[in-house]
Amino acid sequence: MKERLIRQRELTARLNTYRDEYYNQNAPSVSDAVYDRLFDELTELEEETGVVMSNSPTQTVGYPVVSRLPQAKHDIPLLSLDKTKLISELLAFQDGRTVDFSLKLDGLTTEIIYEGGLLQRLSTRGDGDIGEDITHNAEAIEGIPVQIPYKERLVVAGESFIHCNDFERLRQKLVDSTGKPYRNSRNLAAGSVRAYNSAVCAKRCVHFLPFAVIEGLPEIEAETDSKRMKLAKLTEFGFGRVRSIQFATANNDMMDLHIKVLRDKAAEEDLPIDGLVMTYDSISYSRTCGRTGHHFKDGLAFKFEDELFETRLDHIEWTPTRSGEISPVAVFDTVEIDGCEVSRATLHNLSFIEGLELMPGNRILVSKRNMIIPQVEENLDRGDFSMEVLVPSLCPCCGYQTMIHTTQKRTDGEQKLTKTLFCHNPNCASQNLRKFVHFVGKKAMDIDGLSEATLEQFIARGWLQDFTDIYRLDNHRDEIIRMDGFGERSWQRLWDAIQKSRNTTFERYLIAMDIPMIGNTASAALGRCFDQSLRAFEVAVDSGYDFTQLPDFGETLHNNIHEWFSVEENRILWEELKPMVNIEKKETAMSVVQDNPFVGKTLVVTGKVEPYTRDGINAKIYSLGAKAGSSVSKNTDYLICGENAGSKLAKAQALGVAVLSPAEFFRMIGE
Ligand SMILES: NC(=O)c1ccc[n+]([C@@H]2O[C@H](COP(=O)([O-])OP(=O)(O)OC[C@H]3O[C@@H](n4cnc5c(N)ncnc54)[C@H](O)[C@@H]3O)[C@@H](O)[C@H]2O)c1
Ligand SMILES: [Zn+2]
Repeated sequence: MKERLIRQRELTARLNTYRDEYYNQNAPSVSDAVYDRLFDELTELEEETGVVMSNSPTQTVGYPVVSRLPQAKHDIPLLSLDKTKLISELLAFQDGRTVDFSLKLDGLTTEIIYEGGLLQRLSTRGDGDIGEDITHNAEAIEGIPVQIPYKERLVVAGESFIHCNDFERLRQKLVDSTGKPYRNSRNLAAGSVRAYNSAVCAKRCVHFLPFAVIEGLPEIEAETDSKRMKLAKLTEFGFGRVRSIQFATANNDMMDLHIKVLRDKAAEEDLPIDGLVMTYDSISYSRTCGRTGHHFKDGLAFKFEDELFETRLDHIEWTPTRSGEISPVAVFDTVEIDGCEVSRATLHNLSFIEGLELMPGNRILVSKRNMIIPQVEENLDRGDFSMEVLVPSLCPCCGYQTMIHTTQKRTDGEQKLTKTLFCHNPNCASQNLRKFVHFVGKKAMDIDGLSEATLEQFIARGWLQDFTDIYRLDNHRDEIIRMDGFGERSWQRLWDAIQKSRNTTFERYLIAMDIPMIGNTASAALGRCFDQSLRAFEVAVDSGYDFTQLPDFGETLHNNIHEWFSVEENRILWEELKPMVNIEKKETAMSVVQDNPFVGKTLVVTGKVEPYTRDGINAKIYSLGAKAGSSVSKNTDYLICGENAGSKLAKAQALGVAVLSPAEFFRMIGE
């Protein structure tokens, strides 16, 4: 209990700081997704402990205003909206009633008061009760009539925002209060409508669209009891309209469709949105719904899952890997995601690129899945795709003819074809260099001082044909000492490191051989099975040992080992290198790796995570110093979601638990 209260206090303080940065300074230091996650955590804690602090952000909206602008008190408070990310919750909210489902514009809540047909006051929401008077900017914001044909008191609430295109253009030349480019159009809109000088505001292309009539138009209310009809009436006064769809029945599929239609509309009209809003159309029913300190209960915001960032694909980089596969990487105009500048993302393989119809120059949407790995999610300019134009016919490294391989994979009983690009030149310089980089790497022979750049130079001079040449580099000692950036001392250091690497382990030796899929885990299992003896392992291979009898060793791994040893070149390397090294025997007890992001965390696995069995992957999790849980709860830190995932995925999403694909998980532990 005490711990939870401490966390609660900490969250309250943190969220309030973020709110101040966001609402008063227009310069948030964390992303909305991060803010929302912490907000949800606090809400849950408050429910559990039954304790709510007076300054809790769940009880109030916005943040007390601190500005030189005059204050503006709202007779009827302007509140926020309850939020969900789940369609099921939208359906539960709708529950057979007529609702309006509209774009949630990402800008600043703005209230306008008219009396006698004239605009009296324009103000911001502030903390819901007291906002800032920004009447001086009324004429600098597009879409706000200053005179209307309606003579009674009218109070309209709506959003002041900046179109995406305008924002892109403006952000090139403007910086926020911390001196950095604006993160999103909301922050710029907020800064602009609160500018002291209306000439400044006028240059920012701010637009206003109404989403609610707070006071006035009682005759329409009496006649139709409809929020939508009231909003429609505003168009006769010169206001624009937020896109919305009205319906009274819905199911999952229909909701999917509505969401898609609205999102497409927003994209088409270049509107910045951060979700959609569902609200009961009936005014009388809405009144019975009540409110909290934070929101009225007649509406619900649907926030989109992942934050997506629009950018432009500049080109695709093709890099041969040590296996000969040429892996594509998207290089795009830099976007800032959660404080990181991102300009590259893997495109996996040709099928992935084909699926997105990616061509250089296309506008793309990029996300950081689970805040970790950048991912190209969508192409906004499909239609001009051409595999022939896009894919290099010659290896960018060696000029050898490339080849496209098609492999079949079964998922959910469906055959999936995956196309990958290959360079089959065994002497491809890039592949060769990468093999050396792998060989000297930390997990393999661990030779300090042989950086990629150094290796490249040694290879270019012909000193390194195969790995064993590393242990003969002293033949070139004099030349190396004379090289730029080298000298007696650095040569000695390098040579010492090379000598040191001769004392190695069974696992390192095996990893250095680069047998496909043999990394930390598999080599450790083999080490245990063959008592750290290279000789014993080799004898087993020669006698056709069935490796599938080892825990977590499948058909593929078994074949990889036998295939590797059947290649003469590999066999020669294995034999030549063996006498050059000394294999240390080591304890066979499972060692816990301390240096990974999962230490102390709880991980749950669902679906199939190749090549592991469930027990195997759980053992792996324990070996990381983490805990393997069996079901998803709010104590779960990560869900590793393999193929054929079940209900755990939905549960994790509902609880906001970070979800990792097996590939992401392995990458994070460096496999
Ligand atoms: N990054 C940060 O540090 C930070 C800090 C504070 C808040 N935030 C963000 O702001 C959110 C909270 O802000 P909020 O309280 O303004 O809530 P909100 O922006 O999530 O939703 C409520 C607002 O949506 C707007 N809206 C737009 N279109 C609408 C429509 N069609 N109908 C009704 N309302 C519509 C209204 O102005 C309303 O006030 C958080 O969820 C978070 O995403 C971020
Ligand atoms: Zn090549």
